[in-house]
Amino acid sequence: MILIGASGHAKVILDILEKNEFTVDYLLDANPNIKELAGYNVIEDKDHIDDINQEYIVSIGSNLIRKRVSEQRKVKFGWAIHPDSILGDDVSIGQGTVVMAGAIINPSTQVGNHCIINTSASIDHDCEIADYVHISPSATLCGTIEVGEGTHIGAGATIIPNLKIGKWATIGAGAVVIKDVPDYAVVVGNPGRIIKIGNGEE
Ligand SMILES: CC(=O)SCCNC(=O)CCNC(=O)[C@H](O)C(C)(C)COP(=O)(O)OP(=O)(O)OC[C@H]1O[C@@H](n2cnc3c(N)ncnc32)[C@H](O)[C@@H]1OP(=O)(O)O
Repeated sequence: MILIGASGHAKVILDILEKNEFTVDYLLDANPNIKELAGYNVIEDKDHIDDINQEYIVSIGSNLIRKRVSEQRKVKFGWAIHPDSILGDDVSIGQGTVVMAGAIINPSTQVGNHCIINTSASIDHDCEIADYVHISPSATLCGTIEVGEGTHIGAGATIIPNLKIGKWATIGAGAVVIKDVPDYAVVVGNPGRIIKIGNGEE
């Protein structure tokens, strides 16, 4: 396995991969000054030749940059699923997605490619999570919620059932979302209110 991005987020992924007894050969990073992370070699991601015999994970927290980097590579992407996460029956997890410790994903939920389901996040039944979404630590998604591409659900946010959250939206930490959220909206507070319409740049 090779990770792209040598950050704090990568450290958490390395920890999951170690617990699953995967071998990580090295990490790549655009910053030539980073040589090491958590005991692993970091190589400058310049003129890197994609290794078709390896699996990669893009270990970059920004949803937009993770999308850009993953689209540039012609490689196979793997998964990192913490052994202390709980996945219900009929849950599907897309390639490049990481699921942190304590996360719970209940039955019939679909999670797209290159998502982050962070520590102790709870995603209930029949949710549809599109590609490049980040569900932050301790966020709660009730049943039958759709989350569009690239959206970031902040730490500890709660979304009541049957809602549709648009693409490239941001839900602030601790928000309580009680109605649908349009694309690119930034929502904070309880009850959640739109404070601006962003441009998808995090
Ligand atoms: C392992 C990890 O670390 S995973 C990372 C998890 N990260 C998160 O959960 C971060 C989530 N991000 C937030 O909550 C951010 O505050 C955002 C994205 C909602 C807003 O950020 P910005 O666009 O920079 O907004 P800014 O800080 O200028 O605040 C704008 C207004 O919204 C308010 N506001 C911002 N965030 C929140 C929030 N979470 N709840 C309530 N109000 C908020 C501010 O007080 C401010 O109000 P004012 O205009 O009355 O002064």
